[in-house]
Amino acid sequence: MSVTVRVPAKVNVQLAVGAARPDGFHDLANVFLAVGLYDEVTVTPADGLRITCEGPDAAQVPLDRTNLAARAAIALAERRGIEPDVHVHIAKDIPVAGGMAGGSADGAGALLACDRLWGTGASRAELLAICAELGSDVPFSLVGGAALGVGRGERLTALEVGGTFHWVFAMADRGLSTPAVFREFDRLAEGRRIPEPVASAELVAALAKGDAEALAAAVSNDLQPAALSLFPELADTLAAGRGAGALAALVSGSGPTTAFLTRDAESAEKVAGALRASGTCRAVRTAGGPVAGATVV
Ligand SMILES: C[C@@](CO)(OP(=O)(O)O)[C@H](O)COP(=O)(O)OP(=O)(O)OC[C@H]1O[C@@H](n2ccc(N)nc2=O)[C@H](O)[C@@H]1O
Ligand SMILES: Nc1ncnc2c1ncn2[C@@H]1O[C@H](COP(=O)(O)OP(=O)(O)O)[C@@H](O)[C@H]1O
Repeated sequence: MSVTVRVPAKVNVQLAVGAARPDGFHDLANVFLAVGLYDEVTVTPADGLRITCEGPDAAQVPLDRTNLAARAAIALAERRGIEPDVHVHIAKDIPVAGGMAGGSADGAGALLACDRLWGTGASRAELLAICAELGSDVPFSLVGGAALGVGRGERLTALEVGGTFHWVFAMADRGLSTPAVFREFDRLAEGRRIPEPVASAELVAALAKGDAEALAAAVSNDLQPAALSLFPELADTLAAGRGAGALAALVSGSGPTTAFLTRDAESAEKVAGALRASGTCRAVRTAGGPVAGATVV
């Protein structure tokens, strides 16, 4: 018997970053949108805990107990006083270290899958609490849709979305470390007063209306200067997408994946073709959002 859970990637349509806190984290106003690029996590009873991974980026995924999927299985088993005797297989389509929360997706997916496999019957609230222990982005991977995350990004409020937004994602030929990008944010911010992060009312209204042009005018990412500072070539990818008619071009989260909002599916294909031809990225994908969070298939 096995259980498979499908979990989407995310793009941050707004990422407002506050000053570093005493615990090293930053308070955020983090507006997440789940998009239709998925990892699939399958759990099967086994003699001990084993992690395997397949997919184009599989070689970059740790297969030990640091894998977020392994940590999720261990966290749930510890709470129930059982052994995490499970084989977790990850079919990975979300880019690794790309700013699209692929590791978080696997954590949320493994947690939900183990809950079903072991019949632990965890409540939504308990699952969300375990997710928040695993990482700031993990609760959103569980719930999907669109949401505002405050605190580290783990305290979520669902947001209404009035339609599907069409995106193009350009994957870079190397990753960026999330802590390194936050450190670069701190370095660039030295000597400046950092305002409290707040969600943009215009952006929330644009999501609710399903208005792509209004959303394009409102998207923002405070980590983008830091990501560009560490990875200057991303400016060429952003320019290529803008030149091809994207309504908005931005770095996804801490990067280095770049995200392009387009008017419709046809325009997304055109922007994707231009990005592929530009030679400024490793791979290009189109995806719509919002989509549902972690789902048993
Ligand atoms: C930047 C964002 C935007 O959604 O995502 P990615 O671009 O990495 O996907 C997130 O805030 C990443 O969340 P996640 O990847 O879960 O980070 P965590 O494991 O909680 O933290 C990793 C490290 O990032 C930094 N960090 C993370 C969240 C936060 N609010 N402030 C921080 O300073 C800290 O240095 C922390 O040690
Ligand atoms: N299941 C997992 N999939 C991908 N990366 C993982 C996983 N578990 C742990 N990691 C580690 O987390 C790092 C960040 O990966 P990822 O979540 O893909 O990126 P991001 O935080 O930029 O969205 C990787 O470099 C890897 O070392």
